[in-house]
Amino acid sequence: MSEQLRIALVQMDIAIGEPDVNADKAIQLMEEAVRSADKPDVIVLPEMWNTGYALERIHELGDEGGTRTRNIISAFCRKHAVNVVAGSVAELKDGQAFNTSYVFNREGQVLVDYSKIHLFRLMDEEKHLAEGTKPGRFAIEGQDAGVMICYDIRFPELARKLALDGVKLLFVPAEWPNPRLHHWRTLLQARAIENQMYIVACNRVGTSGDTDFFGHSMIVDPWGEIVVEGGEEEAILQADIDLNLVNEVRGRIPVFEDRRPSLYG
Ligand SMILES: NC(=O)CCC(=O)C(=O)O
Repeated sequence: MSEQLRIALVQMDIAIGEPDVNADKAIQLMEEAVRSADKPDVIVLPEMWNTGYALERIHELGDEGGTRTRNIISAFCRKHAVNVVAGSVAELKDGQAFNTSYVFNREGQVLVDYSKIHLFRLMDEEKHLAEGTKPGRFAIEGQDAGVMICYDIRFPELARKLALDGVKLLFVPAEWPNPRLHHWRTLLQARAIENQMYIVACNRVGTSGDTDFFGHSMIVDPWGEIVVEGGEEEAILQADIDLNLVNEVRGRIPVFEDRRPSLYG
């Protein structure tokens, strides 16, 4: 188990409705990340990186059973001995479409699959996608981790549940557009501060129709400080995190010991 992890965020543009183009690009950017002198332990991709929000055609374009994603990413992880939080993809299962995140370890095994629980009506998700039914919790390099997808971060109850279940490191793949940059930054910092855990959030960049995605992928530490933050261009962002800080912050302000759940559920 390692307390120190080097994380790379692949803040990429996504071609709407072009899974082949997007897969090639994701692999190319991940290859770039592992070639760097400071090879990361974990690589993170954004939300719906296979299709973008091509929701009208999602049943035609989605990944049946997640097979393609599993094959491509698993092979990459084995080749480079790296963990990948594979953002999320449009996944088809039992005739329904889901917004699903897969996490892979260095051996290419799937550690968790998590389908987005809260569907975002402003982008018509509820018209085309089915809701996930369970939180996403797993262990990566021996560390308790969780995954929530984009709009999920507006639900502090979900992050709190994961924290109460032991999570110290929360991954957030996203396609979060303008004009809500201040919501994005504030909510990510709030989830980190209130749960005293690391938040690792990867947002896409680029334009899709009349929607602009602003990037600003970031890692926030358990004290609420931003460790790294992207701009609005395609980029690979990298930073080291130290999980010891979670226990240190939880020791300094013992929020979890001071909770009074009998008064508020
Ligand atoms: N893809 C999403 O879930 C977008 C969420 C979002 O933009 C928000 O404001 O919430």
